[in-house]
Amino acid sequence: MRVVVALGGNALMRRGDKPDADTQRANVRNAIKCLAPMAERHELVITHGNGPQVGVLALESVNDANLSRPYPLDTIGAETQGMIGYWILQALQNALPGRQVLALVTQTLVSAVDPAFGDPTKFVGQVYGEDEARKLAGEYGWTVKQDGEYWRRVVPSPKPQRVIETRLIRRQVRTGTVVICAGGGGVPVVRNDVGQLEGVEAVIDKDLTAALLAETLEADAFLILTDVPRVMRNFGTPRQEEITHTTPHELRAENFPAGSMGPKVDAVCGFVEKTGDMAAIGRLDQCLQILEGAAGTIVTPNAMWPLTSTL
Ligand SMILES: Nc1ncnc2c1ncn2[C@@H]1O[C@H](COP(=O)(O)OP(=O)(O)O)[C@@H](O)[C@H]1O
Ligand SMILES: NC(=O)OP(=O)(O)O
Repeated sequence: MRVVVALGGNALMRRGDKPDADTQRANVRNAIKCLAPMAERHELVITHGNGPQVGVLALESVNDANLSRPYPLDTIGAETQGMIGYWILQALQNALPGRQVLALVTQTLVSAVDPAFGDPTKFVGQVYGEDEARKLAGEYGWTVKQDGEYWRRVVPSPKPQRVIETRLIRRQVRTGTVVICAGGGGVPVVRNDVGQLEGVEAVIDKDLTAALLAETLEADAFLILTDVPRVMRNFGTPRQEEITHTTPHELRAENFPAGSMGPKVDAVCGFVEKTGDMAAIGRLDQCLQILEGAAGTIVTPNAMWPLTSTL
């Protein structure tokens, strides 16, 4: 099988963790312990988030007195792909000696007139109290928004249209290479009026890019791996219940928060609607059971869909 997995930010940095490299590398090693058995059995493409890491690097840059202006977000996105891609690459090579693994810095095409540029929604960096967030917004020219009980910086998050390096990724996957790519949704780029690629100030949602990649690579399964065992109905209320097996039609009838489960649900529904294949959301340490339909929230085109056909 060909499987595309999107590794949640929680796999790299748990809530409350300091963003130290050592902490994140230890988390990556744990994540790879879960993913290595899947890489042994299947063609595997790994994407990952970068929201917290973009925040760390953006703060460093904005406070660097040597710079005439802080590094733009496309450049910071590329930095995070290099850094996190390297951590995953090394952990996988150590876990699977003899297996070819490749980490790529990739670009994702977006529309220059995407309305998201005028309405920032993507949370990046750490959480703050409201007063501190507003103070930093004034100081650095950030937009900040409420994220649950805290506040965070938000940046534009245009829709991914195409992973520029798709053909190269497909070629590598076919040879059995595990490919790490489209991290942080990919470096956001547009084509300028003479057809050249140019980076833009944005952070793309990695779950949406992962879904697009899964579709264009003709993956048999698309898994979003995070820290909850399943998508819940009535999340956080006494009536909360786990959704085990569902369809895009049923899932789209529910409401999910924009900053967390909403884009994941959109991504899996889009993949299943377009391809008729299986997608799922669940916990990283259950990834193999999820692929067998025995854990996670499994999304298929209809309720009669035979899960065993994916094995
Ligand atoms: N309906 C829901 N069912 C399950 N989790 C939900 C739901 N709504 C919101 N969440 C939250 O979404 C989080 C996962 O989203 P997010 O933190 O963005 O993941 P990641 O960083 O791993 O990609 C869970 O930890 C949970 O707190
Ligand atoms: N780019 C992105 O979606 O990152 P997170 O998953 O870490 O928010």
